[in-house]
Amino acid sequence: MACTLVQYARMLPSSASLLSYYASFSTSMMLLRNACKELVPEKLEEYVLEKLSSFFSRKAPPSQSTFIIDDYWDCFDRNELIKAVTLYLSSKIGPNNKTVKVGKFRKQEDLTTGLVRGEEIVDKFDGIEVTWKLLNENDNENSGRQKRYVSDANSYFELTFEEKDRDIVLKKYLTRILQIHEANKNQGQRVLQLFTKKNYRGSWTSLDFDHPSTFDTLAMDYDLKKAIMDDLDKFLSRKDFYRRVGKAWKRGYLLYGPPGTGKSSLIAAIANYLKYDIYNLELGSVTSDTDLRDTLLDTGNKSLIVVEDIDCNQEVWNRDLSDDDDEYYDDDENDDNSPGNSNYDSKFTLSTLLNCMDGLWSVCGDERIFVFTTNHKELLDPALLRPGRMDMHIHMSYCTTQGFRVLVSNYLEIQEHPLFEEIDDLIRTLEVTPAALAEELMKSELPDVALEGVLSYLKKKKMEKDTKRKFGREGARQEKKMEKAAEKAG
Ligand SMILES: Nc1ncnc2c1ncn2[C@@H]1O[C@H](COP(=O)(O)OP(=O)(O)OP(=O)(O)O)[C@@H](O)[C@H]1O
Ligand SMILES: [Mg+2]
Repeated sequence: MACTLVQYARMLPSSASLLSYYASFSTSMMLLRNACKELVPEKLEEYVLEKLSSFFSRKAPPSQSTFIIDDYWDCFDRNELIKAVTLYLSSKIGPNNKTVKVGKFRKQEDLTTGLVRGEEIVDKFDGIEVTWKLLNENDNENSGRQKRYVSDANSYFELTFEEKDRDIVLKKYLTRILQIHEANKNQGQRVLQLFTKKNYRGSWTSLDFDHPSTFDTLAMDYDLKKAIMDDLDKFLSRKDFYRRVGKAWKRGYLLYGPPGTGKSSLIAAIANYLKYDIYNLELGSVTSDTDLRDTLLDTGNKSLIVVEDIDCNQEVWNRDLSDDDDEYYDDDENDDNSPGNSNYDSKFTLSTLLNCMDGLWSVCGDERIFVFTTNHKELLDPALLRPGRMDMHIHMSYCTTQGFRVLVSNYLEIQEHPLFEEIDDLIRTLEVTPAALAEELMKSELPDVALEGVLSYLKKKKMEKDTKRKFGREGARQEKKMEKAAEKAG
């Protein structure tokens, strides 16, 4: 049934009843407000109001920027910042880090802590806040099977901060971290590293280098020792000079001499003296010219690049030497890569090695010292030996009387002994290595016993030498055989 307008009007409440509804509603609200005031404490009310107003007036979060600090740059150049960051963050680990890597390193008294993958550190600097996170390239793949606690070459740091702080982070904060690292190094806290090739990525892997050899413990003639130390000091102080004359800041030393005369000990002494890391380059493991170049470019500044027994690599031989010189070319049919073998598979060229040492490639790095050792200097290609490549040829000779004094002072802590005169006479006439004498001195801590041992060792050597001179090599060999047979017989 259709409703008329008048019927509708009748159904609406009258204005009097509307007024009475409103009056009763506002009375109820006043009562409720009073009740709330009575029941809810004032502080709580303020808190709720504050929260509500901040919720409704909330702004968009500030936009963030991220820096990635990875181990490698352009495939072969190592990122020095990563080491600085690792050490810096280890000092920032706090109670918020629930899982922490802990270790104790040689030369350090305290335990060292480290970040594990996925953990965060929030750091404050100059009024800004940054967040560090350690991640891994493979984190998104197989994430269910991540080994969080095992560090590997694919880890990197992610540094997040507000975009407006980018300049402070880049120019001040990261620079400060590098400065702290450098300062720690200079305070002698840095443990030297010995780098060897390679991990599966083809890069260097390192371990702490804690060799006790120093110039004080080296048995060498004083003048030679001083000449080497002076040369090192001069090299260190001439950075500007090298730049002015247009030369890469590098130096090369060739250490040559018989086995056991201290070539490796001298390398350790140089590293300790300069506080340089050692890169032990095994040319035998180099697979190509490119591999050699990348390996050398991957070495850090302030380092010794060492190639021990360089004569074991045919690539550096003097081609003018006669091929049938038995003394040098000792064919080993069973070893394809032995230098004397005609099937020797050459892996790199001498010119690449020379180019990395003083050609165009050599300027990609500063403060580097190349050290080559050999028992056969005469085997090496003259191109390798010329000044500028090998600036100083250091002959490590058999032990001299001066060298013996150094050994005695190190091993027995004495400066004088009645047996010295007799021992000196024998040392002057014999070719004995410091290694052999050091071994004799190790046998007792009592000077009389140790020096008696040295004396009888030298007398025996003298007898061998005299027999050899009298009866030739064969006679000496026979005598040795007889000696051994007598020893066996008791
Ligand atoms: N000049 C030296 N001064 C002090 N110790 C020495 C010296 N030469 C050798 N020694 C002792 O002999 C050991 C072996 O010496 P080192 O390895 O330095 O000889 P090397 O010349 O490198 O021998 P190789 O040619 O076989 O590599 C050293 O650990 C050290 O104890
Ligand atoms: Mg050696």
